[in-house]
Amino acid sequence: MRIKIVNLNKVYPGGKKALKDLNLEIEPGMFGLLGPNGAGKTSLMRIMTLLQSCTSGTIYFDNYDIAKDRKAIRSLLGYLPQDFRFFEKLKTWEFLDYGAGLAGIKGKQHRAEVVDEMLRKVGLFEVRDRWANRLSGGMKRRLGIAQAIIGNPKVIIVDEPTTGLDPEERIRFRNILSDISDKDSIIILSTHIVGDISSTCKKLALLNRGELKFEGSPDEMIDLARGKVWEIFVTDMEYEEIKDKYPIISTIPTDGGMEIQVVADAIDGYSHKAIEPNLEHAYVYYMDYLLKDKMNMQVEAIKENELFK
Ligand SMILES: Nc1ncnc2c1ncn2[C@@H]1O[C@H](COP(=O)(O)OP(=O)(O)OP(=O)(O)O)[C@@H](O)[C@H]1O
Repeated sequence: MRIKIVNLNKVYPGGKKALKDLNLEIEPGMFGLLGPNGAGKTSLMRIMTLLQSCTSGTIYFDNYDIAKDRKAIRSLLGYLPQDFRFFEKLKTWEFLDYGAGLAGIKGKQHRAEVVDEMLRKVGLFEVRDRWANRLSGGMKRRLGIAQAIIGNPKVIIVDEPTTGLDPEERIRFRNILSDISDKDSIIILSTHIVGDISSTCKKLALLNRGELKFEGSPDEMIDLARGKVWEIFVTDMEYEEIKDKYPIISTIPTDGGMEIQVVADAIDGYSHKAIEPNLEHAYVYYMDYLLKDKMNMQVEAIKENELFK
């Protein structure tokens, strides 16, 4: 399975451009879609899952085109939306049985076996008779992923799955995703939580304001931030000054001051040393760099306007 996004645009009524000429190829494996709030991730997921239309461009799932082959594409897809909700008055197993039916799994006995196997896989077998809407937040999310993956879809799309989960549930959720990833299927994980991607995805794309800003492996993204992440020792007074100068990633109080991590092209003054970046550092560096880029563009636009006065 391969997904090819070609010149994709989404303009909402009222003129908001949520996706701008997006081109992207996604290969089998776990793929991370990273971006801040409003980047366009949900719009892209909803277009991919045929829940909303695009304004122009298209997406291919192998040779199937979202504009023409909707039925075939629907049968390839499993989706866990951001605002996943449960039907009232269904037990955990009933809910999944319903999902299995929608996924085309036929025969009551066979379906019951598939459902039980899936409940075991996501650690919900013990609570199979509990009302689904009474499960804990983490359990609900696991039931959500279970309904998305039942029937072995070739493309699994998961939107912001770990928001609000405690660290243990987050790790559990990631492990479920890693376990189901096989060599031909694609799992797309949309998130603004960098940690979800660094530990699971081979490739990622970074969206910002509807535009693709980076595409590659987590290591390639980290390379961009090499030599741009610094540890600085500052006094309390210096801290006040420095927090307006550089994006701060972490702060640890120490004797007589603070040890802080910042991203910047260079540090002027202070007691500092470069440190090895991780993906979170790279993300902050990249977003800050994009922001500056935008500010420079605004400054240039203002200058141009002044020229025409
Ligand atoms: N139905 C809509 N009508 C108008 N504008 C919309 C609509 N849905 C989304 N938008 C706008 O399109 C942009 C992209 O939104 P989208 O939800 O795709 O981003 P996102 O990356 O998923 O962000 P979040 O993490 O906040 O959900 C935002 O500016 C949003 O306000």
